[in-house]
Amino acid sequence: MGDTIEIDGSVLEGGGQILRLAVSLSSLLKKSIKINKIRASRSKGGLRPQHLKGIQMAREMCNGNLTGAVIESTEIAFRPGDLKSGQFEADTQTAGSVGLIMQVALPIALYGPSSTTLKLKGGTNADMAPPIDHTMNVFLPMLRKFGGECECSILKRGYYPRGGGIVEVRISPVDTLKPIHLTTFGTLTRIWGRSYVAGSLPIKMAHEMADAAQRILKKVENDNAKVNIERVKESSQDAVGNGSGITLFAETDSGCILGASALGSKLIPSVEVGVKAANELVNTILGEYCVDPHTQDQIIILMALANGKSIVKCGPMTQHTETAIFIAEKLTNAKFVLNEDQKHVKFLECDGIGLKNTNLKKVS
Ligand SMILES: Nc1ncnc2c1ncn2[C@@H]1O[C@H](COP(=O)(O)OP(=O)(O)OP(=O)(O)O)[C@@H](O)[C@H]1O
Repeated sequence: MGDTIEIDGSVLEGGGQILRLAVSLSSLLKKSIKINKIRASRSKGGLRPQHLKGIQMAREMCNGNLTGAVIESTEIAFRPGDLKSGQFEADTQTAGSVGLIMQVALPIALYGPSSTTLKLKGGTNADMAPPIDHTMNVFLPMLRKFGGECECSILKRGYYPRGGGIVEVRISPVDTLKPIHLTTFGTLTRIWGRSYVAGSLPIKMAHEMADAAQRILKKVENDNAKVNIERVKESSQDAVGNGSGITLFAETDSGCILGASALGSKLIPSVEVGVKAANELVNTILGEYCVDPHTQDQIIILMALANGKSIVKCGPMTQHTETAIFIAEKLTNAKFVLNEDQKHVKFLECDGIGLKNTNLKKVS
């Protein structure tokens, strides 16, 4: 299995993403790792429930050995074994994001011997994490472009501070991932979204967020892509606790899928929540970027593993993306290059390692 690779959890973004990426890649490449200074750049450093549950799930999925995994721990060692498929469950027992648990577990499931089901409990729409809607409407369609198949259902939504959301994720194994070429923005074919309130919050807030977003998105709509934002008051069967927010999406005829979102809070007027999300989406659209700033870092692992050269037209690199590239290059032989043409348009390129799923069960 070779020597243990030491990873400094405080580099660049210095957050939970380093841990998730390193543990996924360690499981897939069968390389033992040690991570120290975990989440050193965060005010409450060390492992939080969502990080802990994520790496524990990864350990189970690869019959691995994990030491140092307790809440607030700043150092763990992870020794992977053989990947297995099946059913796995994780419950953060907080509003810790289910989307972030998916970030660590999903790549591992792609390289299992057969299909895997994950049952994840926690926050479905949490701060500083992918809302489940973004994962389903943007990340999973992107994964499909790489040849990965994954279905996700929301059984219940859960918000800060209670959590209690439940999602079920079914992942099919791949043989290898394909590289992607997403270099042309094209023309918008659809702009849609969901503005929601849950618990005791009034539907009026959903209308305020949606109306504010709609006014801004008018700038970019066309005859084929009119803004269509659903306004929802979630019932107590559908959601645990109070929550509000808006998720927005856009699609183009060249296959770009973009998202943006904002969460409501007592401190922010609903109109501002709608404006924030809409401005974020408009920035990506006017920049004609083929991925939004959050998807940018989330596809790095897929580009690194894919079989060949991926090219993606991007906006400014986020620090999360730089961090993801740093970890991917440290643990794999993939090489990332950011090229700029004469008009300063950026293209992120990666020669992926073409990881083959040697565990795949032949279906006769
Ligand atoms: N609004 C959003 N939409 C989609 N993805 C998001 C959104 N906000 C954050 N993300 C994604 O969530 C991940 C957050 O990574 P980060 O390292 O900040 O994680 P974390 O585990 O929450 O750790 P920490 O608490 O240490 O910040 C990144 O992949 C980022 O792109």
